[in-house]
Amino acid sequence: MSSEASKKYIVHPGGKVTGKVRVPGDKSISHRSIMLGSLAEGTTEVTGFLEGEDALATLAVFRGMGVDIIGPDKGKVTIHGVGMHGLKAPTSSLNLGNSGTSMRLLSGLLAGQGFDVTMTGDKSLSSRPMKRVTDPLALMGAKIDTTDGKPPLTLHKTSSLKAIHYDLPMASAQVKSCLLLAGLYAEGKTSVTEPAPTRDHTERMLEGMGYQVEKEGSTVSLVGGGKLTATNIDVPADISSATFFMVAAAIAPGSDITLEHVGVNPTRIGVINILQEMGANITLTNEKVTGGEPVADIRIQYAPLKGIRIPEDQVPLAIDEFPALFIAAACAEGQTVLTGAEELRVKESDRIQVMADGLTTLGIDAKPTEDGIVINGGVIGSGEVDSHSDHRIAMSFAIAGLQAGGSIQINDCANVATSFPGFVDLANKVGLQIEEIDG
Ligand SMILES: O=C(O)C1=C[C@@H](OP(=O)(O)O)[C@@H](O)[C@H](O)C1
Ligand SMILES: C=C(OP(=O)(O)O)C(=O)O
Repeated sequence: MSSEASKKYIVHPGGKVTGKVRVPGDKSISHRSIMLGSLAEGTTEVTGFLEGEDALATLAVFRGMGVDIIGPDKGKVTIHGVGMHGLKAPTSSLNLGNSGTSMRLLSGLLAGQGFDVTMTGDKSLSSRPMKRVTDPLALMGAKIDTTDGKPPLTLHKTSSLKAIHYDLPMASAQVKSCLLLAGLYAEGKTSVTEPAPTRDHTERMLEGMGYQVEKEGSTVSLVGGGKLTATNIDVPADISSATFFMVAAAIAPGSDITLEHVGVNPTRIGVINILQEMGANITLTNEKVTGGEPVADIRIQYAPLKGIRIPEDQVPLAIDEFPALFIAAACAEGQTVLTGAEELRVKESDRIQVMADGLTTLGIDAKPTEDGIVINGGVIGSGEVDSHSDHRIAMSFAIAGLQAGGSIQINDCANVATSFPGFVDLANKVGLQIEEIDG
């Protein structure tokens, strides 16, 4: 599913960002809307769905398991739920492209189905760790084959799953969600304790569909055997995509941009907290709750940034935003230190190493550490960097162009379409100067 065609960006230096825009829908919530909408009884209408390759991969596999899904059409998707036990065995393996969220959440959701299924992914996904889900699922009685804990994963039909309590070894919403989804099919109460809060969209959506989810301190639990009732889901704009324009405005003098209807769930707003601590001028207006998720318009006006030591409690709350935050750090006065972020090494690329390499190429003093990075603010130069097929790296270096001394060429950008279709057009509309080249 992931883009095989190669693309390059040439980013021309200078400019500022202004205007009012809505970025595409939240990726995490879009995935979950298809998964839970498919298992619900009744029809779920989704609006604001992300028409990016990752969420479309999830949609395609549920279609392949017999769910009647109409759309997407301008963000509208209609899912005719088949109920908890209505999925059909797919006729071929499920290709999840570049999407870690799809593979990890589906491992749990599919572990309790009455059929065998194989899940595959692209080169990047095929190198990502899956033992973090297969180990606890095995404790629940699932039978899963992997090669050295990496995809492809083959799930074998099991007669039943048993509920467990699991202490998550790492702060991961994907592993937490995987176990809760398996727990829907387990006998008894499945509970998960997390070392630090992570995004809670699964819990919120389950509750929105009438499933009882208990939360006590850092433990979340549910009892298997219940049912989900279809509901309408308004997917907010993705704060992870909004981040590129927030950082753009934070580094480019004269900028003033408003990002509309962005999800500001407290488990996702690390980027706002970190940028504010660096001195960014951010205001939230039109705050409301829609479909159980808080949303707001985020306005960001340029103000000079200073380097900070990033509080470790913000790391899981901003986990996908670090490549862009490293650009903010490169443009800030003084030193920024990130620790406790070793999870960044197992995303679509090793985001610590790849960002450090690119920043160094552009003349910034950036030193990777085992669990983070130390960046000294400086002057961004021109040069050629590689995104290693990682959408967030490609978009981060694109916004760096605003403060660069010359053009930046970014290689291997096709995967931007996994999370942010239309990025280049939207970026150019608000003031960036990005040329997209095939090949
Ligand atoms: O649950 C989710 O939707 C996600 C959880 C995070 O992954 P981890 O759980 O691996 O931290 C995040 O990086 C990913 O983009 C989406
Ligand atoms: C890590 C990400 O996604 P996934 O794990 O779903 O591939 C991301 O979008 O930054």
